[in-house]
Amino acid sequence: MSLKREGFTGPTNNHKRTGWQETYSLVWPKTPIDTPSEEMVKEESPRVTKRATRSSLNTPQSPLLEEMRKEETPQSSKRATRSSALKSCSSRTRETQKKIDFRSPSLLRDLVYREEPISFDALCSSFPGRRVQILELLQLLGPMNSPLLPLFIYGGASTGKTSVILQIFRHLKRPFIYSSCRTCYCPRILFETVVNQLPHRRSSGSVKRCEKPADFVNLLHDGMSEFINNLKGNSSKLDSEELKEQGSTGTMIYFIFDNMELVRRWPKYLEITSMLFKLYEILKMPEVGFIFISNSSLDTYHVNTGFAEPMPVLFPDYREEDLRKIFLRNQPNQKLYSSFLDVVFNSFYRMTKRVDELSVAFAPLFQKYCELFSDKKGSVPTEDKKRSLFKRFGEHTAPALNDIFKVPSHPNSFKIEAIKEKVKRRDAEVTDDIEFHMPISAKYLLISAFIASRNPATLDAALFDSTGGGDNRKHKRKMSETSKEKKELAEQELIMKGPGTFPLERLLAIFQCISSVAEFSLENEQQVEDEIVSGGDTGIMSDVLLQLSTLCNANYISKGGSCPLEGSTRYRSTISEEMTVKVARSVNFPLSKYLYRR
Ligand SMILES: Nc1ncnc2c1ncn2[C@@H]1O[C@H](COP(=O)(O)OP(=O)(O)OP(=O)(O)O)[C@@H](O)[C@H]1O
Repeated sequence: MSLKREGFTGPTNNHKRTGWQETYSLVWPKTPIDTPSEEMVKEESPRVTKRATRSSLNTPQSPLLEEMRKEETPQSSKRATRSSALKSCSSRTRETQKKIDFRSPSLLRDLVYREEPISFDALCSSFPGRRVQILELLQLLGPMNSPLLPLFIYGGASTGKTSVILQIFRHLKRPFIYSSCRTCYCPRILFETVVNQLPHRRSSGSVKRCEKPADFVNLLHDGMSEFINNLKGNSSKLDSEELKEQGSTGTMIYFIFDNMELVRRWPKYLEITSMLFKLYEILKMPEVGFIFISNSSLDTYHVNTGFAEPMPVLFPDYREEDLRKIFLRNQPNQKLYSSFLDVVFNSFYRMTKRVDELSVAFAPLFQKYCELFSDKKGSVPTEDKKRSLFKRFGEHTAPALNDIFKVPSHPNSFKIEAIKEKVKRRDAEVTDDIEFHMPISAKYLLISAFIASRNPATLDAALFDSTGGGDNRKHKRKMSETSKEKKELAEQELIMKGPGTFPLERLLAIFQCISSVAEFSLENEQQVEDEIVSGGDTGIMSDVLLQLSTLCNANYISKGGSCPLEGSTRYRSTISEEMTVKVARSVNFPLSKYLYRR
């Protein structure tokens, strides 16, 4: 299956996960850690003195939160009424609390980096060129249990922002909740990903729905205050082993929001970014720290909201010597790799300073370079030889340099608008050029899942009649009557909500409808012939469940919790409309006819 974009195979990409829930749910590390950073941060820099004191922040109730509560949707106020009813039912509350073990170590340890902690020296040597930023961040994070003013880590793409902050948390062994706006691609998914990682929610196992910023703030506030209160109440009851564990992690929880620049592509993004940047002031909980990571600087966010702006920490582009160190770092034959860099580095450095792009370009080139020396084991070229190699190697470097231009792994946000324009112009050719190496049944499953996630279930009967449906003329007439503005608002709301969930039965029903039409229309086409030749079943209904499980494993369809009423597992499409349109085009399926547009 080649639907996914080529992933980066560079130096240390193991912290990144694919899938819509990009989380770092981690297990308790076993070995103690070196803590030079704790000593280092004792001497506070002037910036760190800006850190707020616990007492100054610990006001009983934030007026902002009150304001947000007023803005709450009817849905969430219903929820609140329900929850207050629950509270009054004290025996039930006690029962729930009994089920959840609020004692800190067991809950907090799930939020600590999964792998063994690393020492300060190991941390710095893993990231050549980032020692200054590591020290600055350690200073700002401060000793254990220090309140933290929100941080805003920014810098160009692939400058190590994510990797460095995550490894710092690994080093400090502190609990954190990570979410990336790349994989959490709409507000609802972002909110739910964060809320459902809260300690008490993880332990209770229930999944919370959260669509509006106000709901998010309320759930975050309620979840964290419940957790913190229980933490304080229970710390006296901890045995010595648990106290020791609590002592090594502290009681702060940090929330990391990565790829913030992508939020600016969302509808009503100003509401979301200003809410996120204000969270610290809204919650007024010194036990909670916020860290935002972005490709673009604070100026691009219109943060002029009257609140203290987050503290910026710049990750500048790498200098030539930094990049050389980064690429030399894990090479078994340092001399040979260094001579390789002498031959190719300058040509590439002029084009890009991005570690991911360079690393993709260097890997195959170095293989070719090694082949030149395969017969002379251990030999390294002399200066004269390097010059002739530079010429000879040109035939390999030129196409690699072109590739850097062709496939940007992910565009810098500053260039997004320009790229969008380009994409619009080339749209028609590009989409037709893309090949999806995927069985037809998997393509139809992807399309069915997208339709099921996008359309209300009540519309299925109208859309899918015995001929496969797709006749939405009636619907179109209705659309023309509604005003353009109303329609836009409704569509924005739909995007804000993100894709909906559906049961397996509905997916299969849609799949059967659209594939039956396809089987008929594709009967004589090459694609079907190909499947016969390759020994595959001609009916595209074959091995559908197997395909579904493959798509779930690849995270194109996510498998959620079961519905409390139906008891069956629910699914959700995680691919974008753009991608679904491409898949649909590759099988000539008229997707737009089946999509509900208000
Ligand atoms: N100083 C460094 N040493 C080693 N590897 C590095 C360094 N800087 C970046 N990398 C590698 O480059 C890749 C991209 O890094 P990372 O995702 O942390 O960058 P980023 O700044 O968060 O990028 P983006 O803004 O695109 O999300 C990772 O594999 C990371 O290990």
